[in-house]
Amino acid sequence: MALDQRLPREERSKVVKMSNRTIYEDLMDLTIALSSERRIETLMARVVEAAMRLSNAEGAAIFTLDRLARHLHRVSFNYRGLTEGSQSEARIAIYGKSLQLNLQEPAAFAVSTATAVNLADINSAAGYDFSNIRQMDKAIGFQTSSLVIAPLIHGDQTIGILQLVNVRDKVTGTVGALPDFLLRPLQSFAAHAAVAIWNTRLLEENQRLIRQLGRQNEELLQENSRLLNKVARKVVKPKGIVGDSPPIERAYGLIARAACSAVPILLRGETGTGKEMMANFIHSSSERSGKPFVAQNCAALPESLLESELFGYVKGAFTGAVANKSGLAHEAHQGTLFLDEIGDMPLSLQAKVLRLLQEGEVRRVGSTKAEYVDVRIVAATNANLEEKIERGEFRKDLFYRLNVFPIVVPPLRERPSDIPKLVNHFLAIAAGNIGRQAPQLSAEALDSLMCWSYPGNVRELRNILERAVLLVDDGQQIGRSHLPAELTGMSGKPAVEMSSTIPDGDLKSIVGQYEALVIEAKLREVNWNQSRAARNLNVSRRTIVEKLQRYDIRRPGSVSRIDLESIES
Ligand SMILES: Nc1ncnc2c1ncn2[C@@H]1O[C@H](COP(=O)(O)OP(=O)(O)OP(=O)(O)O)[C@@H](O)[C@H]1O
Repeated sequence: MALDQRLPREERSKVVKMSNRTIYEDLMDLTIALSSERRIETLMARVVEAAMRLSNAEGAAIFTLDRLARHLHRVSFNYRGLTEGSQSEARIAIYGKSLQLNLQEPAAFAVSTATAVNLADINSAAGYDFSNIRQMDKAIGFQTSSLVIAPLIHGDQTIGILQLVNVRDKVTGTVGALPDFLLRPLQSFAAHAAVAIWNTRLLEENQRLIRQLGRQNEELLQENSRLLNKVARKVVKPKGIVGDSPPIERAYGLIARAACSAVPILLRGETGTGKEMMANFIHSSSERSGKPFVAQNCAALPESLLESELFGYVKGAFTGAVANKSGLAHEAHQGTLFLDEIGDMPLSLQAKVLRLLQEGEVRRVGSTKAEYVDVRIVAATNANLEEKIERGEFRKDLFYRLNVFPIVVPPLRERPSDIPKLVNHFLAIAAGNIGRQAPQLSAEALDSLMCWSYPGNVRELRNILERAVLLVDDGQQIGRSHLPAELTGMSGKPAVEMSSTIPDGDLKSIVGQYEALVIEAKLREVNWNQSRAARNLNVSRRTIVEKLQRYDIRRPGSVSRIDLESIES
């Protein structure tokens, strides 16, 4: 670091009697003090104060370079005890308009050249542009005459400047340049201050990053546990829902996906498949689980009653409306409104349901005022809505709005592997209701139950078992005789039937009968999709096709190979 050679050194008439030993001792004390300072603002204020003491200046300031090294920003200053002032002009551009280094600006010069500037009087110094200094002076009512700038250098990098103004001779009191014997100590002090500023900045940045990381970590942990809760909530099947066959697991999977959003859900499936149970499952898996789940069967009430039940009414709307009454849509606010048998909703009401779906709007019967609720709609139907649209019985717009996320609840005949579990479940409930132990089921009875096509699905199975529990004596096994006749004198039964006694014949034919039974059961489970059945049984599709032909296994309702042969001949 060298003195600005463009300027003549001022010869001092009187040698200041100042002991170098004392200056260095002061510097050492200061350096130790700086190394223990942890807050950047306090550290800089101490540097400014110490620099003023060392040089007997009227003011001192620190400017640091921004990250792009395009500007110096005043970060600390003390001008005759004034430590706050207008910050608007406290910025110095390092580059001029043509993007050339602004070497006329003394601070920019000191930074760009890593050279100290020591001017006895800026009013008579040539080659510099002092407009920044004058502007800053104006903002705080000061007048700079002498100016000393020491660059703050850390390693090979200039990080800012230490600026001193109006350095006064300690003896004469005159303002002038900094005497030579003080310049080196000041530069040494600036170097220590630069290291301290650099380290403290790093420390602060470090601590800020640690705090930021801590906060982000905390947020992530919270988000993680929220998601885990959500997932945990989603995958837990509510008690009472039985079944883990692939088709029903697929439906659970869709429910898990849809539950966390507020999209309307349309549950489709035959009667008795468990659509209402699934609607409950959706609600309890969603974020609305703490709020009401309100269900209404749209086929159960005549049009006018259904309207007032769903949307409420105002006093005097009809005979008997003696007071205002809110509807189920109001009751379900923030929760779920389950509209069962939506296909039977009268056309005139469908428009109101559409408005509820689209805008959350509810209009009570007899009122022109719109109210707004926040409900999630889950609808269910076993009707063919597409056909109803064709016949003009169901609004297309309502269908599209409802059908955003359709979930098909599979019929029981497509998931026979759920039957034994459902049987145990319903036997336990039915026997429990009459204070008995659940009865055992004979192999033939289970066989019959496994082979039935269940047009009434799970509800039908439940009814069959409730009846059987009433028919069987306490301690007796449920046999075929306790089941409805149509089950035991089955039509549409499989090619072979599992029996408790091993059928007659050689080993090959007996194994063949069992093989046919297994293949048929697996095909029913995957809705007669041969590729899927092959995958599940870990055999090729060719093998399945070949065995279907060999055992004459056919999908109910389709024409058998033998039938085809007889037609052809
Ligand atoms: N997976 C299941 N586990 C246990 N019970 C079930 C299951 N699925 C259905 N049920 C029972 O079967 C009966 C019919 O179910 P639910 O009323 O939910 O069917 P649904 O499809 O809504 O019928 P509908 O179309 O006639 O309204 C109920 O008693 C229900 O508890």
